[in-house]
Amino acid sequence: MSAPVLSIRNLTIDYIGATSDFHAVKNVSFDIGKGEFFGLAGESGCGKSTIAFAISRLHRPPALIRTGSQILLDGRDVFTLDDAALKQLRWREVAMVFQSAMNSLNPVLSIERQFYDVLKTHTGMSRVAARARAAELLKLVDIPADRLTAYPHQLSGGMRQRVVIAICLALNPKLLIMDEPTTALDVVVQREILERIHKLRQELGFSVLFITHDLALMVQVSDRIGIMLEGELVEVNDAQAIYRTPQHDYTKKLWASIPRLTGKPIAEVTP
Ligand SMILES: Nc1ncnc2c1ncn2[C@@H]1O[C@H](COP(=O)(O)OP(=O)(O)OP(=O)(O)O)[C@@H](O)[C@H]1O
Repeated sequence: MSAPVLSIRNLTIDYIGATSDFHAVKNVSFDIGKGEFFGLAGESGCGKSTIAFAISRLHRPPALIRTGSQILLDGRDVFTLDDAALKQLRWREVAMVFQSAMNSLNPVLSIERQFYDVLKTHTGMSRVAARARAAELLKLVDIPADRLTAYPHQLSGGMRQRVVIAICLALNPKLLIMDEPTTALDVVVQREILERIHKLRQELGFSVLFITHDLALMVQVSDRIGIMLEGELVEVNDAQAIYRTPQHDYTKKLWASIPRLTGKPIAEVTP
């Protein structure tokens, strides 16, 4: 792998409780290469989102990152950044799309205005230049520029999600984190959006951290996959190896639990 964009070492995160602490992430280490599509899978509550929040330093008490944890983004230590550097980090270096992202658009502002707000705040761009850039970004996600004047409620859920992704790409981030980005959408729209992202990262060169519990979907879009179990990263391998020759018992169990239309679990079906 070329120099990694993201390098996580010994990441340990606890949620501090009144009587005891909950160990959400336990000594996790992995890298994501430039342009790589990396999937993080595992059942609900295994710590995936906690890792995503730590990368953008969005975690808040009671989350506590333990000493010895390190996250390097393009070689810079995320945990030592001051407020100004942190502002740079968010959007410009790392952008995040959440599960409910399509509902994160402001309902009373036009799509154009929402692009303008981000571009003006982070780059001081003029309204005219922002309009041109917004049209270009919408095109990337297959939305015609005439939708710039629309309000969120005038767009379908899939379109709103694509608008959010386009806004996330506005400042050319090095890493796009997608935490269950398409779970609320139907499977066809889900697939279209992921295929678009897959192509875009090849064209634009950003890396992706894709989080989901849908392992079958993940294998189709990821280069490598990490499997998490109760806060630990138990297996990391090429997507095809995770599919064809899973090593860890838990990965095998995950596959065995996925039903197929044929009635056989996915692990018994030749792709
Ligand atoms: N603010 C909090 N206080 C206490 N415990 C928390 C807090 N946030 C998360 N947790 C716990 O930490 C664990 C990891 O949560 P996290 O959201 O990272 O899991 P996840 O793998 O992303 O799950 P999901 O797929 O359901 O989003 C869970 O058991 C959760 O209950």
